Amino acid sequence: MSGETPERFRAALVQLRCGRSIPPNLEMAERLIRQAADQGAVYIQTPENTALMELDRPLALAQASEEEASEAVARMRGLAKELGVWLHVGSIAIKVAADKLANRSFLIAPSGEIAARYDKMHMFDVDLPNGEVYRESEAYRPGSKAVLASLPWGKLGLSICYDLRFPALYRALAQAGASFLAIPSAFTRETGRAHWRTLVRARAIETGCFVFAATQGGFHEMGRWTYGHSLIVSPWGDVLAEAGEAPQILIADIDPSLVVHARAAVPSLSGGKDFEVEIAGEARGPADS
Ligand SMILES: O=C(O)CNC(=O)[C@H](CS)NC(=O)CCC(=O)C(=O)O
Repeated sequence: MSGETPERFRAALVQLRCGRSIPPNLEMAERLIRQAADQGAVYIQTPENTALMELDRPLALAQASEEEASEAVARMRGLAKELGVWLHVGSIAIKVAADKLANRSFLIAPSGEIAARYDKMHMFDVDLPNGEVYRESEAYRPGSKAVLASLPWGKLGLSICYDLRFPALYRALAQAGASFLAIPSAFTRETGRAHWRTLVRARAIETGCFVFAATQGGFHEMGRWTYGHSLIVSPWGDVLAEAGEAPQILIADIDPSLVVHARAAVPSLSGGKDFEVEIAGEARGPADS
């Protein structure tokens, strides 16, 4: 980064459709990561569950052992070093206790070193209108801290999927210095159709950050639909690139100066206050004014 204004750089998202077996998932990820690097991307992000998409928790626990998970991490570290890119693995399930996983994101530097780790903090425990039920907290242990990492072009706030619905996290990351927000995801098709694009654009607009959100998309072998629609959004809220539902890469050239311009135009990130909410009394009828 020369001088004051950080240089422009090319970012890429890798959209996947992962299944129940780790090796083919990593093959798909590696193929698309190489494609992105061949097209000049120097920051490449993969989605949540890059190594394994599985709802059968015992199987997930068995397969996501430190050994297999660490093989996956080692493979991604080697790839980042070989290609000389910043490789952001959206998440890999890591066994952190006999009966618990962490939904962990890895930011890997071009040296192959792990520059940052982040454990998803908000657990997706929901009952959707279409009957889908998720209880992420049954198998995953939530993280306890927000993480801000350094890229050559500015700071990157880390998050995963369901975290997206908690705006205070992103405001805190932006106020701590983030110019970029990572939201690798595996949004359900049901909620993706209803909320995904609106929420991702909102996080970009309200923080004046670029948002990089690589996703899982399509029908997965364990019988789950995810929404796809990976997104790269500018600090002004413009969608710079949007995927469909199939595995693919998205590419966008990023001008970090747009962060400063967006925040100068609308300084809402530095404004605002804490609120004390007064509960209004019950209306007592027309006599009262
Ligand atoms: O299941 C796994 O293997 C790992 N975890 C996930 O894929 C998680 C929990 S099921 N998915 C989400 O958080 C979707 C959030 C979402 O769709 C929303 O917020 O609307």
